This record gives sequence, C-alpha cells and structure tokens, in this order.
Amino acid sequence: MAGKDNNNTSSNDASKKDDTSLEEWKRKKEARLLMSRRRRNDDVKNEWDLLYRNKDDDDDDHNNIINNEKEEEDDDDVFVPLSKRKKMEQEAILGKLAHRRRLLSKGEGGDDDDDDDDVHDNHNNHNDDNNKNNPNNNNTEEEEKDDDDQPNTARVQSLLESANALHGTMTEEERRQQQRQEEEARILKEASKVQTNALQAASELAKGVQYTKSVPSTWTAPRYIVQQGSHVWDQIRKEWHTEVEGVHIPPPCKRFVDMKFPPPILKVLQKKGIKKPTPIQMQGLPVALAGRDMIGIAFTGSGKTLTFSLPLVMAALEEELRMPIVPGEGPIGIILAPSRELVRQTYDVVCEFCHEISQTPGYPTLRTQLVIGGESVRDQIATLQTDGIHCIVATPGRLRDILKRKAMRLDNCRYICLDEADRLLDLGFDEELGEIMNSFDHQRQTLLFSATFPKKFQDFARETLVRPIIVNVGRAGAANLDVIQEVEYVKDDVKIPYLLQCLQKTAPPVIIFCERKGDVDDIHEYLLLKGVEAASIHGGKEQEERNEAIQSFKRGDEDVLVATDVAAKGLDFPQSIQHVINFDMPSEIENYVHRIGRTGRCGKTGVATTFINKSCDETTLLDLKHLLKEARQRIPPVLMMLDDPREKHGGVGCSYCGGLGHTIVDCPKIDKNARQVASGKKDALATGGGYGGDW
Ligand SMILES: Nc1ncnc2c1ncn2[C@@H]1O[C@H](COP(=O)(O)OP(=O)(O)OP(=O)(O)O)[C@@H](O)[C@H]1O
Repeated sequence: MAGKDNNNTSSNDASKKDDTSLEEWKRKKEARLLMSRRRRNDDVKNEWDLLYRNKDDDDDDHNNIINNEKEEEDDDDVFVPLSKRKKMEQEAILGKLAHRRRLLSKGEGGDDDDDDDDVHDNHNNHNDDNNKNNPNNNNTEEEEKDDDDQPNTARVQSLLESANALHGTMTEEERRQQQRQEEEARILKEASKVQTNALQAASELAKGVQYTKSVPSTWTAPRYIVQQGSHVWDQIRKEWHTEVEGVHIPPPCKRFVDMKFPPPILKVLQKKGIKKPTPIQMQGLPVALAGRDMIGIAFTGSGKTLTFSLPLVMAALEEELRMPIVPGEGPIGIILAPSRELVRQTYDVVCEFCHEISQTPGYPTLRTQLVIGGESVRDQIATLQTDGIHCIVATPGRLRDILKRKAMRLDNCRYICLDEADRLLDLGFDEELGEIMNSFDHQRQTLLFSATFPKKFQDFARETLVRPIIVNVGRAGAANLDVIQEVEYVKDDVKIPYLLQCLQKTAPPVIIFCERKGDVDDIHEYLLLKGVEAASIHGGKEQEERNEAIQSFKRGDEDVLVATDVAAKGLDFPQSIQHVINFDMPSEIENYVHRIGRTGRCGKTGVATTFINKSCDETTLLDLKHLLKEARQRIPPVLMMLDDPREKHGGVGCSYCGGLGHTIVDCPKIDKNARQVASGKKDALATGGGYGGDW
C-alpha cells in the first residue's frame, strides 16, 4: 500500500511538474516569438546584420532538427540584444584567434603524424559536407567556420600588417620573384582545370563518397625491422636516395624474405637472378603490400614492374585462399598500361609468378588474363567465364569495352595499378580510365607508377588517392644516370645516311626512335637495303606485325629496331640494349627520358645519341640542356649557345610538365592540352604522325 501511495504521490508530483513545465514552456515560447519578431525588425537595418542573423537562424534550425534536448537548453537562454551578441561573438573569435596564434608560435600548428588530421586535410578541399558529418573533425570544422565568419578586422589587419612588413624588407629581385611565383601558381591552377578526375568513380563523386581508411591488409613488416625504429629506416632511405611522403609509412625492407613472400615467389626471383630489392622495391613493396595507395616514382629500368606486380599476385593468392573464385568471377586486381607491347610484357611477368604458385603443391591455381586491343575479345572473355580470373593486365580501351559489354564486373577487384600513370592520366586516356573507375562501387587500392610524373599529376593524385604514400627515387623526370647521353647537330637531309655511321658506335642491339611513322618505314627500308638486320614497329601496323617485330628483336634475330614512341615506355629487352638513337628530338622531354631509358637498365650502362638541328623546338632543347646538366653530361656548343630565360629568372623548372628548361609561364604543353580539349582530345592523339597510345 505504502508503495502504491508513494507511487500516487510521485505521479501527482510528476503531473504537477509537467503542468508547470508546460506552462513555463509556453511562456518561454511566447517570449521567444516576441524576441524573434523584434530581432527581425532590428536585423533589416543593415545588410551585415541580416547576413549575420541568417547564420544564427540556420544554426537554430539545424539544432532543432538534430537535437530536441538542445532545443530545451536553447529555450533557457537569456535574451541578449543583437549588438551585444555581435560584440560577444567577435570577442570570442578574437580570443580563439589569439589562442591559435599562440599555438602556431609554439610550433603546434600542424601535426603531420596525426592520422585523422591528415585524412581530413586530404579531403576537405573537395568534400566539406562529408567532413562536417565526421565527428573526428570537429576542431578543424570550427576553425573553418572561424575563417568563414567574416568580418574579422583584427585578423585581416594583422595579416596585412605582417605582409606589408615582409614586403618592406624585400629586395627588388625578391619582390619580382614573389610576383613570378604567384603568377606561376595562378597559371598552374588554371591549367590544372583541364585535368579530369579520371581516378574516381562518377558515382562516388556524385554521392560525395570519401574513403578515409586504407584498404585492409594482413601484411606487416617483420618484428625485428619494426623494432629498429624510424631513425634506422630513415638512414636506409637516405642511403638509397629514397624520399617518402605520407603518414604511417611502412619501413623499408632490404631483403625479399623480409617481405614475407611465399617460397614459389622467392623461387622465381632466384631463377631470374634477382637477389636483392632495388631501392624502389625496398620501400615500394612494403607500402603496396600494406594495402596503401601509392605513387611510385623511380628512374627507368629500376625495377618498378615487380614493385606493382608482386603485390597483385599476393592479393590474388590471399583472396583465393580465403574465398576461391568461381567461373565468371574476378579479377582480384588489374594492371593498366598505355601500350599493348608493355601490357604483354607485364602480363608475362605476372604469369611467371602465378604459374609457379599454381605448380607448387599445396598452393591454389592463379589465372591471369591479357586484355588488349587487336586481339579477339571473345577469347579474352572466354577464360573469365569458364574459369574465373585473378589478375588482369590490360590496355584501358579494351578493358573499358569489356566492362561496357557487361562481360566482366569489378565486384571482387581490390587492386588497380596504373603503369606509366602520367601517360594514362593525360588527355586521351582519361576517358577510358574514368569509365573503368566508374565500374567500381567499393574501395580499392590504387597505385600509380612512372619514371616521369609531372607535378600537375602528383598534386591531383595526392588529392584523389586515400592516405597516399609517395615513394620517390631520384627526381621525377630525371634521366637514368647509367646512360651516356650524346647530342649531335645533324641536318635533316643527311640524317638517314649518317645513321649508318652512328650505328658503328656500339655493338647491337640498337633501337632507333622517330617521331613519325613515315620516318620509321623509310629508315627500316634504307637499313634493309644496306644489309642491316632490322625490324620496325609503329601504331599503324597490324598487331601481328607489331608482335613479330618485338619478338624477333627480343630473340636477337634482328640487330636494330626502328620504332615510334610505341616502344619508348616500359619495354625491357633481355639482351640489354647497347645504344638508343633518337633520329629526332621528341617534342616532349618526358618521351626523351623514356626513350633513352631503354638502355642502361638495372645497373648496366648504355649510350644514347640524339640528333638535333634548327627545326627542333627551342623550349624542348632548353629542357634537354638542363637534363644533360643535371646528369653531368657534356653539353654541345649548339645547346650552350641557347639563350636561357630561366637562368635570368633563377627558376626551378616547370611546375606543370616538369621540364627543366622553361617555367610554367612558357610551357608549350598547356597550350597543347587546351587545344586537345577543344578538338575532342582523342583524335589529336590518335591521328598524329607519332604514337598516341593503344586502346
Ligand atoms: N631487384 C632486382 N635485381 C636485379 N634485376 C632486377 C631487379 N628488379 C628488376 N630487375 C630487372 O631489371 C629490369 C628492369 O626492370 P623494370 O622493367 O621493372 O624497370 P622499370 O623501372 O619498370 O623501367 P621503365 O621505367 O622503363 O618501365 C628487368 O629486366 C627486371 O627483370
């Protein structure tokens, strides 16, 4: 009974309390209505007031929607006149700014090691909404609001004051340099707008999907390496001229066994005579095996192929052991490259490892598919449908077509690598790439590799990839130092006969590169007439002819290969090319770097001879001059004589294309890209005299 009474009393109390609180609530509501009417009258007085109040109203609305309890709290607020509130808020902002300045002056402004901050920094540029929903980002969001909540005269003044003070202490030259840098930054920003976002799926962009964590991986470095600590890892990186950038970077591993490869993989490496990792492999393999998005930059012939192929094979093996693939399923991972020949070469490498794994008792069968144009689509799809596929090595165009036909899905695909990534991201391939990326509806690990990786792509990739790690061995775009570079002035009409003399410089095999397909045919014919055993390749030939030319040259049946840039990127010839002859100077300095990179690979030395004359573009020649200087090669008098505006300005090369002999202000590529966009991109590349790429 007592209990019942108690209950009654408490329920009576409660209902009284409810009545009182209801009364109070109504009273407060009326007061609030009155206040808001008064506020409204006040607020139309001036524009600034209006803007300011709108923000408050928005905040109130937002709070009403998301938090009823908060509404109750708001009701208890005492009315503060608008002018006073403005003053209070300004004081609060000033207080925060002063606190921030104190922090900055203590050097606590940014913490590179902080993972979440880094992720936020990566993405806040293009997805503010997403960040606002992220509870971890409260601080930064508040700071952003502070920045937005103008006006803050104290801050503007102090920045102006400090800028003025700085300006006052500048010399004329420094001021000019600053102006130039500002101009370059502006042009870079404008020019980068041409770059499409080919690395992200349109659906992700539309939905504002942002991944903030890397793809999970079970790989970790051996305990003894982890225990060595970052000072030892930094020493190893320094010793091997490797620069890294990013957060939580896995340690470099100096031995393949430390990378925990299974015996069949170690067996193939041994069979190939590969004993120790190269610098890009030392750091790049742990990064890729740890599931991290990566940009790998290392000079030609430095072993990048294994750096992205082995993690693909490992991912395939792991997935197959976890959940075997059935017919119609796959791939687990994809490698894309811009030319059919390069794709075939990488396919052979991946196949070798997969084959050995499949042959080893206790290991599953791993299947790899070559997906390139110029061959039967039906055959390429057949394997997928009869057995299921683990690895795909492809040119973007053919892969895009297969995906469009819905003959393959990327549901199981967790790894995608772009070899010669700058070429694939460049105009002409970006459409195919974008469509391939659109087939993903889940996160994948993305890797980009190249010997040349202009800043415009690095900046763009940094923003698009998830917590990317950049591994850089040497300067992006630098020539391989194992190549002796010679430059000769040869007039157009004596170029072909002079070739015969030039061929005597070294023993075969030799590759001769030309810009135009017509020149390839002419030189090939001339050499055959002169009794030189030569093969030729360019984009205008049938795929069968192209395959045969490469195979016969690789077998050593021919001494000379005459080619357009179709053979310039990535191709690796087992018999070591002795000499590369550039029949003409390529219009882009990156192509020069790739061409001469067919020799002097993996520790061997080679020779490159380049013919130049007055028909060459002066900007490219200046790039060449600086490249020679950087590699400490002899600079011929004709290049010495070139007037170099960069020397006058003391610039550091072009931030758009990476050329050393000009700045972004006079970069020929910006113009060219703009023209390509205007004329429908692909045609500009496909119908040119040279090689635009395969698709
Ligand atoms: N650790 C190693 N030790 C010895 N040889 C290696 C090693 N790694 C790779 N190689 C060999 O070095 C040669 C060049 O390697 P690879 O083709 O991967 O170079 P790359 O960096 O991709 O060059 P490119 O920029 O021209 O594409 C190949 O023949 C390859 O088998």
